[in-house]
Order: sequence, then C-alpha cells, then structure tokens
Amino acid sequence: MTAQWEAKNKNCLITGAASGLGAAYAEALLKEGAKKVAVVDIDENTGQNFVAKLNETYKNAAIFVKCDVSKESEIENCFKTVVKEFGRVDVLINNAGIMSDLETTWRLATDINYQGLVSFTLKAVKHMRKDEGGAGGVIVNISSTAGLSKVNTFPIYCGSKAAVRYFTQSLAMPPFFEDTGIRVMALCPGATATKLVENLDKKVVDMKNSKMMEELFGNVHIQSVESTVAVMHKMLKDGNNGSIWLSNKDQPPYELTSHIDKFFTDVEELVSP
Ligand SMILES: NC(=O)C1=CN([C@@H]2O[C@H](COP(=O)(O)OP(=O)(O)OC[C@H]3O[C@@H](n4cnc5c(N)ncnc54)[C@H](O)[C@@H]3O)[C@@H](O)[C@H]2O)C=CC1
Ligand SMILES: CCCCC/C=C\C=C\C(=O)C/C=C\C/C=C\CCCC(=O)O
Repeated sequence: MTAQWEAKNKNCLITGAASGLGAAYAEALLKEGAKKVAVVDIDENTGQNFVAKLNETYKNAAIFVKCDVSKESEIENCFKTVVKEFGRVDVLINNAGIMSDLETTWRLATDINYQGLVSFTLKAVKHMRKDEGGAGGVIVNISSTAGLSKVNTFPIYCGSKAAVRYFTQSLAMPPFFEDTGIRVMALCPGATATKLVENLDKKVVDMKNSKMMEELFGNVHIQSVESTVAVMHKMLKDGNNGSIWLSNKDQPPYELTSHIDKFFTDVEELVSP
C-alpha cells in the first residue's frame, strides 16, 4: 500500500465525468486539493459547462477533453492531450459506462464498459510505470454489483462489469505493484441515483412480462451519489493494489477482496493446469 496517499497536487483523468458519478468524483478530488482534473466525456456541451462551473471555484484546474471511449483513435488522442496539458497523470478513474442491453446496442455498450476501460488502463500503465521512468499512480476501474450478481434482465451489462473486475484483479497480480508503483483497483457500486437508473425499460433485454420488471426494480434501494464518492475517497486513500470495494445501499465503504479471493481459492484446484 502507498502510505498516506492524498489528492493534494495530483493530476487526474476521469472518463464519463461530464455528469453523474464521474462528475461527482471530479468535484470531490478538486475539493480535496487535486491540482488538475481532466473531464473526459462524449457529451461536449454538458462537459464544457461543468468544467466552466468547476473553474469558477478551482481556478483553471479543470479541462474538458471530448472523447468517445468506444473509439480507439479518440482514446489515443485524449490520453496524449491530457499528458501534454498536465505533464503527468497520477490518477485515472475509468468511469464511463452505459447500461444498454438491446439487440442493437449491446456491442457498443461492451466497447464502452470494457474495451475502452482496458485501453485507457494500458495507456496509463505505460505512462505511470516507475520501472520505465514514470511516477507511479492509481487506477480505479468502475465495475458494479451487477459484476458480482446474475441478473437475466441485463446479462450483457453484468458480463461487461464482471469483465472489468476480472481484468483489474488479474492485472494487479504480483509483481505488478512492485514493478510499476501503480495501484489498480475496482469499485462496485449498487444502484445509485443518476441518469443510468432512469428509463430502465428502454435499456434492458425485452421483458415480455412487465410485472417481472416491477418485481425486479420496484424495491431496489437507490443510494445517493455521495455514498459512492465516500467509497472512492476511502479506496484512493487506503486501498491496496488489487483490492475490490463495494458501495451499496448507502452503507460505509466495504472491502470485498477477501470474499472474491475465497472464490478463487475454492476453484483453484479444479482449474489449475
Ligand atoms: N448509477 C448506478 O446505479 C451505477 C453506475 N455504475 C457505473 O458507474 C459509471 C458511471 O455511471 P453513472 O454516473 O451512473 O451514469 P450516467 O449515465 O449518469 O453518466 C455517464 C457519463 O458517461 C458519459 N458517456 C457515455 N457514453 C460515453 C462514451 N462512449 N464515451 C465517453 N463518455 C461517455 C455520459 O455522457 C455521462 O456523462 C458507469 O460505468 C456505470 O456503469 C455502477 C453501478 C451502479
Ligand atoms: C436488481 C435491479 C437493479 C436495478 C438498478 C438499475 C441499474 C443498476 C445498475 C448497476 O450498475 C448496478 C446496480 C444493481 C444491480 C445489480 C445487481 C443486483 C442483484 C441483486 C441480487 O442478486 O440480489
């Protein structure tokens, strides 16, 4: 673990940060003393307005970079632009994500939720790694409780979020931190009050029985954005490389790593070569 990590003087890049949880992480990091934040998003209008609002309080600390994280060339340009503007990136939060399990959109959703995140992670590792002249850093990949559960209403979203968690834990295996000085971790929020949980009937696989929809979504506890920001704060500060964190039902930060490691231990004998 990195002793006494603090946001002070850090340069941060957050994808999907024009609104929702990403915007809340951006504001919280600046409040905690981050030097610079790059708000990376496909939505230019919302992103530019948000950055202008941030810069009223945090003078010239925020920049907006337009990027569709499903497009490799845009990711490449975006990462180069941020490194040029900031000189160094210390924190990457791979937050951009959508729920869209429709026949016509599931490939795009998977590109955004998983492939884009992998691409940004690889670029950040190359840039940050201490064994190749970098300064180390922190990468937080946004998974979901959907990446820990089976939900037949949105199996593609679940699959992409489970992939995020597996990718993160596999990448983090020793000697990753010893070599690179980078902590890579995953955050699994439960349902949280943003645009993502609105109009769910238009985002999930065809539900023939609308009653099922009511049963599934009717009693879900939708937590506040602030609860998830608190978990992000805790893991940035204290989280070990490879750790997985839960933010659910407005409960305090909870580390899931030992539960997931138990699963790996249980099946290890069966799958080892
Ligand atoms: N809200 C929730 O209940 C939960 C959300 N999450 C995850 O948290 C992350 C953030 O979600 P929310 O803030 O809730 O969603 P949101 O829909 O409120 O915000 C998503 C942001 O990502 C941007 N975005 C969408 N497609 C993009 C693309 N191709 N390239 C770049 N930016 C793009 C949007 O413009 C928007 O600013 C996502 O990865 C989501 O899967 C995880 C668990 C629960
Ligand atoms: C179970 C329906 C939840 C509906 C909320 C809508 C969107 C959620 C987006 C997320 O990223 C994750 C939040 C929760 C859903 C995931 C799993 C819940 C399964 C719970 C269980 O198995 O008991």
